[in-house]
Amino acid sequence: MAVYTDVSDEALRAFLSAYDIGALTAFRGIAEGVENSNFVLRTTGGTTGGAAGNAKGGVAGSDFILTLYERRVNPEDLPWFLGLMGYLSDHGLSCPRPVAARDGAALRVLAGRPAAITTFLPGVWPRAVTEAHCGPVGAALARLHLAGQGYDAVRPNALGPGSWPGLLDSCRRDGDSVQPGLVAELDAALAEILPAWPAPGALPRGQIHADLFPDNVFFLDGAVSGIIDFYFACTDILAYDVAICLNAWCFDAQGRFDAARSRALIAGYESVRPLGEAERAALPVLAAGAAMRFLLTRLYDWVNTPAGAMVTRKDPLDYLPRLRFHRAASAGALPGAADHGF
Ligand SMILES: Nc1ncnc2c1ncn2[C@@H]1O[C@H](COP(=O)(O)OP(=O)(O)O)[C@@H](O)[C@H]1O
Ligand SMILES: N[C@@H](CCOP(=O)(O)O)C(=O)O
Repeated sequence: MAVYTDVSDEALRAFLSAYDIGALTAFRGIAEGVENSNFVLRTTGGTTGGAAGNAKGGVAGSDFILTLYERRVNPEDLPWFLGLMGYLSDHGLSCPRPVAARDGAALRVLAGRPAAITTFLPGVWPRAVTEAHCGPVGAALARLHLAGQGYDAVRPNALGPGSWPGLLDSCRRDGDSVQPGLVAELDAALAEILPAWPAPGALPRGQIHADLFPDNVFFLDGAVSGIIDFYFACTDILAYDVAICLNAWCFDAQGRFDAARSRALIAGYESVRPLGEAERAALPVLAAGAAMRFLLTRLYDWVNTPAGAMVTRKDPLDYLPRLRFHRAASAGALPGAADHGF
């Protein structure tokens, strides 16, 4: 469920009158997604200052995405996110491009929420990940990292290691209701991960996506056709983004690590941006931290979301086998680790 805010016909008409994207011919809510309310708009097309891609040149029939920003997105961060998407799109990455209205502003207000229109990307996200997806996704991530190099504005990672103890504290009372002993296990894992975290400046940094899960990557004919959902993007360690991807793409539904997928993902990444020795050496701890980050935000939502709230909760325990795997790898306790690709 990801239409949290209803948009009346009247409010939509008034909102769209600020744009030059043609007349509305279709409008529907999108059920997928977790954070924001998303709608597909189809218009007769048109020209608009600052718009790009399919909005240019009066093309008949253009699709757009209308997003109303909800819950975890801080409105103050929106200019940074939209700026990054515009920059990456200008630098060759297939990602949603913010569409400016006639007055030049892409970030507006609709139904009492911050709102923006972006270009629609073709393709479908993979429901069943295979090894064949992992090379292209690794290469796309590396292209994102390179394309982001000239975007100078810094956005610290609000969900980085500094936030994890506080997140765990806010789950301390109810965390064990999800699984007995979970809080103690996370305490022990944090006590290992935090002191081993790479020191500031030790590894290359830049703009990272920070949520490149399969539902945020579209494929068409076996190739990546687009990357969406930049609302966790931030300035952080590039190899940490690789670690997030390893967790999201290279474990099966039972939480078992798939070494072939991992090798393909790393090889795809390195076909565009080779990892340095220090980055490669840090991957096990970065991946343990990445598992901790998603386990904690999911656990937080699980124990702090009132029953009946319009929020899609994801299972925190999906991330426990990943965390255990990487802790064992960091401790050098995994046979065949050299075969994993990192
Ligand atoms: N630019 C886009 N082009 C095509 N579809 C999109 C685009 N942006 C979002 N979508 C659709 O909306 C869904 C939810 O988007 P997402 O950004 O993941 O939402 P949320 O931020 O709420 O998690 C996607 O799975 C996709 O179907
Ligand atoms: N990818 C996160 C949840 C964020 O959801 P998204 O729909 O914005 O990608 C998780 O799996 O915990």
